[in-house]
Amino acid sequence: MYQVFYCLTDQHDWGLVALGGAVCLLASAAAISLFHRARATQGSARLVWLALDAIVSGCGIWATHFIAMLAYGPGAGAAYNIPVTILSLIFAISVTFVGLSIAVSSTRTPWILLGGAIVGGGVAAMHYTGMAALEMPARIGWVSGTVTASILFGIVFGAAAIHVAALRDDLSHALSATGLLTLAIVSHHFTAMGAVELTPDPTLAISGLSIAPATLSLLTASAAAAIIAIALVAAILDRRAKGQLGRQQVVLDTALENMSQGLCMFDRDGKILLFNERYAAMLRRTDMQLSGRRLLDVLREEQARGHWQGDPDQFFAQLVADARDGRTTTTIVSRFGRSIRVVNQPMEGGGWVATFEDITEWLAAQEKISHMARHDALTNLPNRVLFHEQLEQGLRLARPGDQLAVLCLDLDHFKDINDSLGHPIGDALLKEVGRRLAACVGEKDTVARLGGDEFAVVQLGKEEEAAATALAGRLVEVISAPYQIADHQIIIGVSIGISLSPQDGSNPDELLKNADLALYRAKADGRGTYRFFETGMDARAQARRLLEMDLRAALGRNEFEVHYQPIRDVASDRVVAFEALSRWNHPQRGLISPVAFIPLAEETGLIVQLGEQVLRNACADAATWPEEIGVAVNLSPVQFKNPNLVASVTEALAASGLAAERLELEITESVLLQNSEATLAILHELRAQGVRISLDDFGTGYSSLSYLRSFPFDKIKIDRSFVSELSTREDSMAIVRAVTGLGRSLGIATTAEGVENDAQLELLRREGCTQAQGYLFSAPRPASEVVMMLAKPRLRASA
Ligand SMILES: Nc1nc2c(ncn2[C@@H]2O[C@H](COP(=O)(O)O[C@H]3[C@@H](O)[C@H](n4cnc5c(=O)[nH]c(N)nc54)O[C@@H]3COP(=O)(O)O)[C@@H](O)[C@H]2O)c(=O)[nH]1
Repeated sequence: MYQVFYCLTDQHDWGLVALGGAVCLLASAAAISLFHRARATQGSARLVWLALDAIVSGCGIWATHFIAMLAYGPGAGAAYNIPVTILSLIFAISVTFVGLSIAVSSTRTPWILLGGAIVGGGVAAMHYTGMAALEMPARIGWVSGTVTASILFGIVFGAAAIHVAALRDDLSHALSATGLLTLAIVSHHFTAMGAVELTPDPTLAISGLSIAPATLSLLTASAAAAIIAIALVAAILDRRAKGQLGRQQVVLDTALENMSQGLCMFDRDGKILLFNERYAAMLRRTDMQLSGRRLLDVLREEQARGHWQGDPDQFFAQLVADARDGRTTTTIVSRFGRSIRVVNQPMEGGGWVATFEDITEWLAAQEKISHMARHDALTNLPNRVLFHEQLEQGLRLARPGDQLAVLCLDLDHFKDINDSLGHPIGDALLKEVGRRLAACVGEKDTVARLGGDEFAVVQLGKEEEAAATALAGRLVEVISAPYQIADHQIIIGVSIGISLSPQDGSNPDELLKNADLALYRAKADGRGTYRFFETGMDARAQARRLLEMDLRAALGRNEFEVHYQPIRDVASDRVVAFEALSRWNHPQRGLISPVAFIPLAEETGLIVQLGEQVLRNACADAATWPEEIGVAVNLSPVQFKNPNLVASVTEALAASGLAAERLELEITESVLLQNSEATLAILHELRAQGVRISLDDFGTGYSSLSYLRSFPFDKIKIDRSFVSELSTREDSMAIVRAVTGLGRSLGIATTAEGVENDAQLELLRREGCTQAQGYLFSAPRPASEVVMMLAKPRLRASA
């Protein structure tokens, strides 16, 4: 150690030592920076950086050595043998190249240390070759222990320098590695110089191929400094560029890893260039080597694991061919229970980018939306849109000889259920109806809810008329069976209209329209039944539509007038009341019977307005009659659904000044059939005002005696169908006798309608009927003739 210290302090020029140290430090910094560049690159770029690094390191070591030798000052007459000097440079560069190559190529510490040690060995190789180039009149001897120490210093610090550099590419590691490499070179050089023992020998001559130390040192120092500076600038510029690239890479990586889609990039041979984690996770390839691997090999491995079905070679060949031909493909594949949309987009210059999107939830949502657009939310049956489509499809696929039936169904008086029991019960009923319908039809048939209480069925077959008849009969029966919903037992009927293809139409609209016309007929024929479409229904429907328009207009134009028919007391043979019967005084068609417009007015709800008009006029007219004469006004069941009924009666009485006791309201049994509790409440309210209530058309409907118990009617009116057959049918006579007997025992008046002759009147008198009404006395006449009807007992002679 003393030897080395003595050598350094006493045998060296400190200025030149500092210059050598500076060159050494610069060279080391450049070497470490280039080492990092080499590690950051691959292939030929790495080789270029390695070569540059070896040149810079070798030149640095070489220049340091010769500058330090100038500082050592071997004395006058000394020179360097040029070939050996060049050889020392070659050694420095080549050995360093070997060491750096080993250290750059591996990530394992032992290899990196070995590489660094070789670099340190390169320092020693250069030094001792350089010393061998020294020619002077003295013999050089070596202290072997110090020589060994010098070599060890070079190796150990060299290994440490490269190890630290390999740990991380940042400033602190670069500075530490630079310091260690400088230490490796400097410590080796000065230790080795401490091992030198010079013995003067004037016989030793300088060869011709030599160069003076000062010249060599200056030359090497300036050449080395230039090379090192250029390399350092190159390394810094490259680092900067790489840094920018690195930052871009970070941005790209962040974007890739935060994509909701999986992404994988392939080269023209189908080798994976890049992929994100979402890709690996989506295809469950996280535990596989993917980078740089051919997709074909990945698929084969997956197939071997049982994760992939199909022919990998064929699949892969198709992908490569699509990319080569510039075809973008989009497919939806099913992987591990998920639906994945794969888009393969060819890249310029070959290869392709594949994106993978998990669309399982999206598909489910789409399916739900499309289901909702084509199905009824309440019953989950196809809606009008889907029904139309299926009908269209059925017609398209029908073969010669096939028939198709369209059944349009409408629940009878469903609105009453909704109004009286509330919408939740109505909804539950519709659901149950839908369920019963679906259970009735065949597999190929379609049941749909078209809206509200309208349903429809498409039936396919050969003998459709017979099959549709059977199905319609079954549906009427099944739908009419009682329903138990919440605490309510509900009975509801259904009307059905049927059209057949091809005879009733060849397209969905025509068939639906004709089935609808047939449905209208089924309703007009009393509901709870089915009807097939017949030619002419259309014309009737058209006529009905015109009548409806006319009816509305007539109400506005006050075209309705009231006629009165006398009701006579049988015992006294005196008129006791008049029944108010409306007539439509049509400007073109003349007087129209109520039979022609009352049912339509009821269906359209116009009866409410019409009934109020009749009531007002009847009360006003009756108020002008003698006080003992009453007036009877018919009330339709529809009017009982109007919450203003009681108020309109009160108003009519108040406006006319007619005593309530003179007003008689005639209702039929059908009024009591609908929501009887509410109806009874209205009747009681009216009764409380003093108005009398009579039960009209008794015997024609359900004729349940319980109706007579449910409300204390003032009068029972025997329907004219019994009166007209009194003399010809025993049973009619029996019914009249029963009703009059019933009235007597209940203390209620009985009025026989439609009395047309004296024989009928005589029989009724004998049976104890209290009142009679009919053409025998007078047909209904305008109000202006009431006075005349009161004066004359009969307007017509008995037949
Ligand atoms: N809700 C309302 N209904 C009304 C109103 N005006 C009439 N009507 C109902 O229309 C039906 C037909 O009435 P109309 O054509 O007036 O027939 C009545 C009489 O003309 C007829 N009648 C009377 N006597 C005889 C007879 O001897 N022979 C015979 N063939 N027909 C006769 O009977 C009808 C009266 O019936 P009713 O009401 O049952 O007492 C009819 O149902 C009317 O109720 C109205 O304003 N509102």
